[in-house]
Order: sequence, then structure tokens, then C-alpha cells
Amino acid sequence: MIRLDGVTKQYPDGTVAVDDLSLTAPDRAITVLVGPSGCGKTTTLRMINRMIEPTSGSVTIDGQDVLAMDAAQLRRGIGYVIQHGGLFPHHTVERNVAAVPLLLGTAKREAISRARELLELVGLDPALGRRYPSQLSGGQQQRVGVARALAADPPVMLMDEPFSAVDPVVREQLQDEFLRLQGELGKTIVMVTHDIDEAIKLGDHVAVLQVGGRIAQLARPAELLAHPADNFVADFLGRDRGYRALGFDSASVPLHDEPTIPLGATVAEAAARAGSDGWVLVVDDRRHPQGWARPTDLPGEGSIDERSLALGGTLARVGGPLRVALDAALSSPSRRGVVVDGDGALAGTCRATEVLSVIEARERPSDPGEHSAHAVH
Ligand SMILES: Nc1ncnc2c1ncn2[C@@H]1O[C@H](COP(=O)(O)OP(=O)(O)OP(=O)(O)O)[C@@H](O)[C@H]1O
Repeated sequence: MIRLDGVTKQYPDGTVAVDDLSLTAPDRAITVLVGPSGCGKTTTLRMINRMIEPTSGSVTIDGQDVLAMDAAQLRRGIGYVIQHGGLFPHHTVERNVAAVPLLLGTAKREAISRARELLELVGLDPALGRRYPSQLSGGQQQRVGVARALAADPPVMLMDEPFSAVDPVVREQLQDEFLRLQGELGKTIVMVTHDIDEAIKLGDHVAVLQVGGRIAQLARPAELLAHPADNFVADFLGRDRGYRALGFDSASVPLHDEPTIPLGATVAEAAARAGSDGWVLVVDDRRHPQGWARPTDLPGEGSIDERSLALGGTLARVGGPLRVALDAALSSPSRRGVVVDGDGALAGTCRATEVLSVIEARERPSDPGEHSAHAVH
């Protein structure tokens, strides 16, 4: 557990970057510091590994006062990831990843072989290890940065805008893989970002800071969205708060049996199975949804192949977030949201109005919940 107690940082020019800040980052969880530019996020993070010394207050890790520890040793025991990966340009990628273990005296062969394993762990081809950082894409460099921070297997990781230097699609991939990795590794992480969506996606706990380095609110993401402490937090959270909160609200929704046809069926067979709106769901031989077809749009004598499919909607999972279920219905060409089980096979379809009924029933817990069709838990 990382604990900051009444921590203040005043820079020599008089700027108070962090003002009497107290914060606990629990073990094996991701605590995110988020806030507008200049609110003291980076300063706070760097006081944990003593790259910046607090003016007053205390910082402890597992009860040990970091100010009483040797700063270089402390830093080697804490993974640190920054924007762009912060790699040494004149060292190969694997040498970069092995940097801290080598410093700590690990034999070169062992350190390099571990570096290759780590590259794989963060989703990179170990063959990239022999390249130099400039020969990698931005997203690859950031993965290397994460691999390097993990190399000494530190229980604590500090991450400063680790995913911000890449485009939104790569960023999303990196975030998803990072969450998967954290699920396996369970590090104690403090992360800084200026992006509230990233904070909400990645944080177990989110501290919203305001300029001057004070905490406006510290809460779990769902709580933040549902009950922002004040106008500053509400403004910072931005639009669609109510809708985004549904992303954290998982529930079963009424499922309906959906007639399907296999890929390769004739258009005539598809027409016979289609609903009154003309749409029919196409599945493969494992009953994994492939998309929607409307036989009336297709030449009568043909068969259903991939080219016959309309762009499908998003998929929801049984018992998953209500936001995803609602989106599956709204984005489906037939307005019937496709819901799959844990293996990706069709479980049924859901309707937007029924998802909304579930939402309304949950918001009034005293009301008996309505259920039609078969609800799956
Ligand atoms: N070395 C320094 N000397 C004086 N003031 C500083 C110094 N470093 C940072 N500051 C000031 O301290 C405040 C907090 O800076 P910090 O970098 O911690 O903010 P931040 O929230 O990480 O910002 P950003 O999101 O823009 O990176 C800012 O007003 C900044 O100008």
C-alpha cells in the first residue's frame, strides 16, 4: 500500500504544485490521478519514487518511509513508465528491457532471456528485441516501456501518461492489454493521465485533482460518474455521464430466441427464417454470430455468404454491462441486440426498451423487477 500523508510540494519559485494531499493507493489495484494540466499529477507521482522531494508530509510504501530510504535503491525497486516509453535510443530494445536487472547484477544471458519473455508478455514479437527503439512504432515503444518497468518484477509501478503518445485505436489496444496483464500480475499501480475516459476505464480508484494539487474527489469510477462531488468534477467528467455509468452496471437482460441461418444457406431459406422486418441473423457452425442479412436485398437465386451481410451491430455478453447491451440493440440493423455467451456463441437477442426497463427497475430497487422471455444470469 502506498500512502501519501499531508504531502505538499512548493517549488523554489514559490509555485505550490501539491497542497496538503493525502491519498492511499491500495495493493494490487490501479489508482489513477487525473485532472487538468498543471494540477500537480506528475509532481505527486514523482514524490512517490523521490524523483521529486516533498516540501512536507510523508510518503510510505508498505509502512516504510520512502524519505528514509536510499533514493537510487528505492527507484530500482519501483517500475516507472513514461510517455513514449522513455527508452535509451542507443541500446537495443532487449538491452533496454534488461537495464534494471543488469544494474542489479543479474547475469547478461539471464537478463536478456528474461527480456525476451517480457516482450512476449506485453504482446511483442521477441525478434523485435534486436532492433533499436527508433525502429519501432510509437505503440511498440510504449509496450517496451511497460516490459522494462516489469523487468525487475517490482510490486509497485508508477505510470505517467503511459498510453498518450499513440493514436486512439492503438491506445485502446494498449489499455486492453494492460488490463489483461494487470489481471495476471496484480501490481500496485499509480497512474497519471489527463484523459478522464482512460481514468475511468483503467482505474480501480480515481483521484480527480484540481489545480493547486488538491483532491476534488477520490472514488471508484462508477461512484464518480453517479455522484460527482461538485461542479468541477461533473464538468471534468464531461458529457454522457449517465450513459457511461451503465458501463459499470452489469445485469441480466431479457433474452429472446433468435431464428438463425448458417453461412451458405440459400436466399430462399434465409427469407423463410427472416423476421417481419426482413432481417435474419447469420451464424457459423459454432453458432458464432457473423452478421445480419436481409434476403429481400439479395438476388433470389443466390446463397448467403460474407458479402451478403450488413455491417453488424456490437455484441453484448450475457450478464455484461447494461451500456453494452443497450448499444448492441441500438447499433443492430434489426434493432435486436445480439448477446453471446462466454464462448462467443449466440445466447439470444435483446431489445433496447427491455434493457431500459431493467435500468429503471434497478434505479428503483423497491420496485419488483419485470422479466419477460428468459433472463440469463
Ligand atoms: N520545476 C518546477 N519549478 C516550478 N514550478 C514547477 C516545476 N515543475 C512543475 N511546476 C509547476 O507545478 C504545477 C504542477 O505541475 P505538474 O507537472 O505536476 O502538473 P501535471 O498535472 O502533471 O501537468 P500536465 O498534465 O500538464 O503534465 C504546475 O503549475 C507547474 O508549472
